[in-house]
Amino acid sequence: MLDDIVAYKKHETESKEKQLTISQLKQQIKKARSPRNFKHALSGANISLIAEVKKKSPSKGILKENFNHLEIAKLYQKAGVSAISVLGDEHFFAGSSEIVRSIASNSDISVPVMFKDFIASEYQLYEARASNADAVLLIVRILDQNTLKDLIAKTHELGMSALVETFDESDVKRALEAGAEIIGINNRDLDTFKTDFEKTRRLMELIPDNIITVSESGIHTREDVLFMESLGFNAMLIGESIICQEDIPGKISEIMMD
Ligand SMILES: O=P(O)(O)OC[C@@H](O)[C@@H](O)c1c[nH]c2ccccc12
Repeated sequence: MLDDIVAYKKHETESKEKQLTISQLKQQIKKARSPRNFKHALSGANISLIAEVKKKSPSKGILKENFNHLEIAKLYQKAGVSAISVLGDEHFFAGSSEIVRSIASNSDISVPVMFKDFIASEYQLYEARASNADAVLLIVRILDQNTLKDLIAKTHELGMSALVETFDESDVKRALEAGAEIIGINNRDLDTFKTDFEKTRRLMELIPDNIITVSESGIHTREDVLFMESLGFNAMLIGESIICQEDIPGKISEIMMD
């Protein structure tokens, strides 16, 4: 699955670059709003929620009909989430950089916005910042070590934060070695789509206290949230279990119970 996505993305980025060059993106970035502090937004005393605007997933297909990305983001903001993750990927998740831009530029949204895509080149970082994004997701498994290091450094240079996503021990070691300041542990294996919280517990032990940690995927209930809190996570990234509800603010207050 991941391999297919990465191959597709490489192609897609090459053709995007023909239509809109990096120097044109740099011009757009000059006019972008200044970045909000994503890392700081996740550093509160209680576990934080990054809520994801996700219309479609490769395993489940369309998650909700009549999906209005911006309206959902506004509901998240009102419900008091710490940050919003928006899918920049069109082909697999029915997102886009225009959708990221519409949310990250809207005057009702004041929390940091993360551009969520399968990032493999600098071009996509410029694309994210030109869309007014404040953070990006970098998936260790799809990057070689030098590229990972370069992309983390470039993300910081552009004033954004990088959520560096890991699946196993070797990913966590590589993320630390590459200078990650925020590490995500994906509870779901992107090849098998299985969720494994025990693996998450093991990986969490490898991460030093000065790193901000995010538990990603497959979190559904108040009990799941309490479990992640007991492991010491700073934040959680949740999409499906919130999106699929009729009453989105109700579901958020049920699981966060602040
Ligand atoms: O919708 P969920 O199960 O709450 O998961 C959200 C998020 O963690 C998930 O969309 C995700 C995290 N990392 C990814 C990488 C690729 C695709 C998807 C993801």
